[in-house]
Amino acid sequence: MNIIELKGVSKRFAEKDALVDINLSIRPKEFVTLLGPSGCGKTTTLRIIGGFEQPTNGDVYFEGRRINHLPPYQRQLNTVFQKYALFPHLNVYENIAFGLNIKKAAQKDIAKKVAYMLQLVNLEGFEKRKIHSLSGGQQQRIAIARALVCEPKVLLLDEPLGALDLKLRKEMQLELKKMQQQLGITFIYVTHDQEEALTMSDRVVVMSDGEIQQIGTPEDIYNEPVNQFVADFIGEGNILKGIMLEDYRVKFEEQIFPCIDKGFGNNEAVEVLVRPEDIQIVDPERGMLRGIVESVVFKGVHYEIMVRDESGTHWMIHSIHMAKNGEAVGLKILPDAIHIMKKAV
Ligand SMILES: Nc1ncnc2c1ncn2[C@@H]1O[C@H](COP(=O)(O)OP(=O)(O)OP(=O)(O)O)[C@@H](O)[C@H]1O
Repeated sequence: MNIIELKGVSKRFAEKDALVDINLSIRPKEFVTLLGPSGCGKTTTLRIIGGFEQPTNGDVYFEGRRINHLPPYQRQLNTVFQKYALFPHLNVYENIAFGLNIKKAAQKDIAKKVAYMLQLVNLEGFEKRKIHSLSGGQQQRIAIARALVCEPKVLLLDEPLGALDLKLRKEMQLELKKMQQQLGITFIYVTHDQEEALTMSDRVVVMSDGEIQQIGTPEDIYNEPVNQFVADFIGEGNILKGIMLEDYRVKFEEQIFPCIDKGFGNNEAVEVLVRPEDIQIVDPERGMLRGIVESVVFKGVHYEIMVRDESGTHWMIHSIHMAKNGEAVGLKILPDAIHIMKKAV
């Protein structure tokens, strides 16, 4: 059974449709990320699941039971926000123990659970520390411990690493993922950072303008984006106009390419995505396309090479081999490097 389900959820704020017909099913123990640009409706979706906001239309289900009317504290979930929202006048122990004290748990059990949580977030021995004496990363760990100590079935996380620097963010991404697997809790995570979404999630929900564009595994949305928005948002890509001649054959740049896609209409106008790392630079006579190298930039793990082909199209290529400015080259694009997408209407 799904742990959370949204059915036909929409949300209107005054004149603005923040969400339009959102349908989403989340399975127990899944790590699901809502991903999209600022203002696309991620936080509103999370707040509706949390019970902080009511949908204008549609229903929210928790383990098959409709919970639209339940206030946040009666839902078996908890939330971690970007701003840690810890109590500054309480120490670390008291902050984590807060929810258990409200539930009037026995002090002995509380001590045991707080110790376990501190171990989980790698802050053993921090019990007596004052909140203001902690770094941003440490404060966020405490906020996570505090949200988890009451053992919610679902944890909602709204850009929880947004305030941290890049290195700490990367570390915390891995830690959060490990914690989620260890505890077996469903995580619903909001971010606008595509790399973060791809790294952590079992499934990613790509949103734009209040609508879901695609739901899939990180591999699905990277390799098989359903439209240009998803392709553009997830990683870099060369996107071209093409004609799907028939199953497994597509024409672009005045050439016919074998591909692995099917199910489009014969001669249907489509968009073609080729990721920069999937193009090989070869000798001009061995290439399916020919062009001239216009720029080469070293990016650390690869070179980013721009090539202008014979019809004037610019291609971005990531290669571990260097090329020279002005050099004539061929571009080799194999069938599984070509991803066909429906044309936006
Ligand atoms: N309380 C509100 N009143 C009016 N409009 C709102 C309210 N909350 C959100 N909105 C609008 O709804 C839309 C979706 O907002 P939401 O915060 O869900 O987006 P988001 O994807 O989480 O963006 P961000 O990454 O910037 O937080 C935005 O246009 C926002 O301005």
